[in-house]
Amino acid sequence: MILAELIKDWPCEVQGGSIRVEISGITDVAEQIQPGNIFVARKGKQHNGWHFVSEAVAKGAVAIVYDQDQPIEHLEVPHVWVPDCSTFLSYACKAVVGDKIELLTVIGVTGTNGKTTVTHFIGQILQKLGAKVAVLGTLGLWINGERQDQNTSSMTTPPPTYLYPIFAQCVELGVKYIIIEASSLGLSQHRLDHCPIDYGVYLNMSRDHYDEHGSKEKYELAKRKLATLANKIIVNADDPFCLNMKQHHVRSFTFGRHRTADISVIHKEINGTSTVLLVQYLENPVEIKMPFVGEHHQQNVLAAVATVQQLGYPLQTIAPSIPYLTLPSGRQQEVENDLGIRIFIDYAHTPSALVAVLQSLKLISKKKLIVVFGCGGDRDQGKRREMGKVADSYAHKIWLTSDNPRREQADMIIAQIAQGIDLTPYAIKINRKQAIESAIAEANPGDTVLIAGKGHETTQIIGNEVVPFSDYEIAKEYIKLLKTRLNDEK
Ligand SMILES: CC(=O)N[C@H]1[C@@H](OP(=O)(O)OP(=O)(O)OC[C@H]2O[C@@H](n3ccc(=O)[nH]c3=O)[C@H](O)[C@@H]2O)O[C@H](CO)[C@@H](O)[C@@H]1O[C@H](C)C(=O)N[C@@H](C)C(=O)N[C@H](CCC(=O)O)C(=O)O
Ligand SMILES: Nc1ncnc2c1ncn2[C@@H]1O[C@H](COP(=O)(O)OP(=O)(O)OP(=O)(O)O)[C@@H](O)[C@H]1O
Ligand SMILES: N[C@H](CCC[C@H](N)C(=O)O)C(=O)O
Repeated sequence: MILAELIKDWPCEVQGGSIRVEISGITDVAEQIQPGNIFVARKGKQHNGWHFVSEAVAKGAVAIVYDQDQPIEHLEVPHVWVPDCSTFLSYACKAVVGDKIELLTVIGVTGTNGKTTVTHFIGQILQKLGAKVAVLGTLGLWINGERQDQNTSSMTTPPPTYLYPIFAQCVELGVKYIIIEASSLGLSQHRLDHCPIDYGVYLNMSRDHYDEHGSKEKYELAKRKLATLANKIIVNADDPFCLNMKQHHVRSFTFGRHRTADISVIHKEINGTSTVLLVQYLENPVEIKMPFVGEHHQQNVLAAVATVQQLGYPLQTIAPSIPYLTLPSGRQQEVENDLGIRIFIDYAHTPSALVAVLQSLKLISKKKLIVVFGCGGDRDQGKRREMGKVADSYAHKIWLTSDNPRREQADMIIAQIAQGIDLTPYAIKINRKQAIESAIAEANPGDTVLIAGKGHETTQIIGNEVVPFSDYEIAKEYIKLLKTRLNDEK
């Protein structure tokens, strides 16, 4: 493709060089420039891309795109002014890969909690139904249940520079469905602006990322954007914000606990560790057996069932795959042991997620419920006290510790969480490994220990340092140690 072709349908002003130059790709990250690429000099919160123009040109950039007032006399390559770099980036990344991506059916899932789980549930069901399917989000790119290591970004919703090459790769591999997580920041930062989303799924809405967006209203506005991008929306009728999204789209479908939803639960029974739901669409009730107990699991399963039903599969066909659903890594993941203590790792890092997982564990917990958690630094501060309150309401003992403090002081974050704790005894151990070990050491047979906030993560971010860290491995190693000690004492 030549530059002229790329920019002919986009508002812009070009100066210098030739617009007939052949282009090989596009990026806004100077160090990723390959010869023949366009560099989009985007101004962000931390850096101004314009400062990396010389680096980009030295690496072989054949054109620069910008949206700021900048001195441009010394640029030897064409420089293209556009009204907004981020939207151009999204438009251009899609244009570079071409129309072939229209072959994919794209499903975008948004919500404060449960995006990863629901995208993977949809993927697992479709795979069981024989379809070739990709899932993209916090846990990276998965094709037919296999993790792909190449071309992935560390973000939940990848920037367009990653997204469209992944779409192209999926088309080449014969993938039919791609299910992607649409994070609020991904939506507000235009990462999905030109994405051909067939179905947008609205799961739930509660507090998160208010500081990063600037306000609750801006967070909600970002989430609303998915409806403007999707051909049809599938909404959780039990959540007022999601239900309200129906007013913003001419094509919608609902799922929920009550008969007013298009797909609804008309009967429910809990059998030990599984739940049997009688689910109805039109006049035909179908029994589905999910291998979990807890309201949030039910919400996630229903969302996945409703989505696959909307793709054209009847409920009767979907039902046999539900008992085989598995939670993604780090979501209520049990650390097996023979100490008589049930230990779970979970990714709850918002107040409503903590409520969900603690309620779910209460249903299976025999004696005391002990929770270990902290909150991430450089993230919404208001959720910290709220999470303290939640732990106070559900747990018998709380261990406050570090999550990913990033550039904040861990003890200050912990103090903010502690403001929400009133009656429940709590202890502070800033070192997360020590906190996990202390909680397990203190637990008695019959107790349940929840280690929340970091789930599948394999690193801890302290200041600018990223160190290896896994809640699961730490718990597993400590259990081994306790076992050896017990054997030695015998
Ligand atoms: C707040 C936020 O989302 N920031 C993202 C954003 O940063 P930014 O716009 O401020 O960019 P910047 O760092 O100032 O850089 C400006 C420009 O200069 C360029 N640059 C910068 C430095 C350099 O050496 N060379 C260079 O070319 C950058 O590539 C960029 O084009 O754009 C950057 C480039 O794409 C992202 O790396 C960065 O994500 C940061 C690291 C991040 O942590 N984001 C998280 C909060 C996030 O988006 N999370 C959501 C999930 C949330 C959820 O699940 O609830 C996600 O979708 O991942
Ligand atoms: N439907 C739900 N309602 C409330 N909480 C939920 C729901 N589903 C999952 N959770 C909680 O949220 C945690 C994170 O789940 P998941 O990773 O699926 O969400 P997410 O929206 O992808 O999160 P993030 O985007 O922040 O990575 C789970 O470990 C669980 O504690
Ligand atoms: N997608 C979320 C993940 C938070 C996970 C938690 N461990 C933290 O670091 O705050 C975010 O980037 O805000």
